[in-house]
Amino acid sequence: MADNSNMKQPVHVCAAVIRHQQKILLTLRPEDKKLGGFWEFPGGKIEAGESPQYALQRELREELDIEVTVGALLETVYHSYAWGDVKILAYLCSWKSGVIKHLEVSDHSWVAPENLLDYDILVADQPIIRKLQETYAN
Ligand SMILES: Nc1nc2c([nH]c(=O)n2[C@@H]2O[C@H](COP(=O)(O)OP(=O)(O)OP(=O)(O)O)[C@@H](O)[C@H]2O)c(=O)[nH]1
Repeated sequence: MADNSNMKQPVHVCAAVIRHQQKILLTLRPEDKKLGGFWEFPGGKIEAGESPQYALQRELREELDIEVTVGALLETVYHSYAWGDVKILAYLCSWKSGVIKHLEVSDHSWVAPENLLDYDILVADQPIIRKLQETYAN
């Protein structure tokens, strides 16, 4: 039998692409977190037994105190960081209710698709940004 003992599952991550008035929400990772100081799409690790949609709604409540409706899957990204692999599921979401609070983020910004590359966004998110620019840029 093949020895798969050195093959580790990627960390499963959900990310929300929230569009509001033609802009997309980015959040800033706190300095004390892994890859702190980079911008990202809000979200986080999917916990055992959670659907990606449920995990996204939980993460957005925990990080920003907002409620979202989770729509279609926009992009799936596999990326290897020095510390391990991630599989990111990025969903289109709409903002349902709540006012953004910085509960677990350092900052947030609403960004037009054509300006996304002005931000230091986590490298794994490049395919998501390309997809957004193809789909929505003027
Ligand atoms: N939320 C989010 N995570 C991303 C994105 N791109 C990306 O590479 N990641 C990576 O996916 C992982 C998500 O973990 P996280 O640290 O945000 O999740 P979490 O809030 O559940 O973490 P914790 O509770 O363990 O601190 C991080 O390693 C992060 O670097 C993105 O756009 N959004």
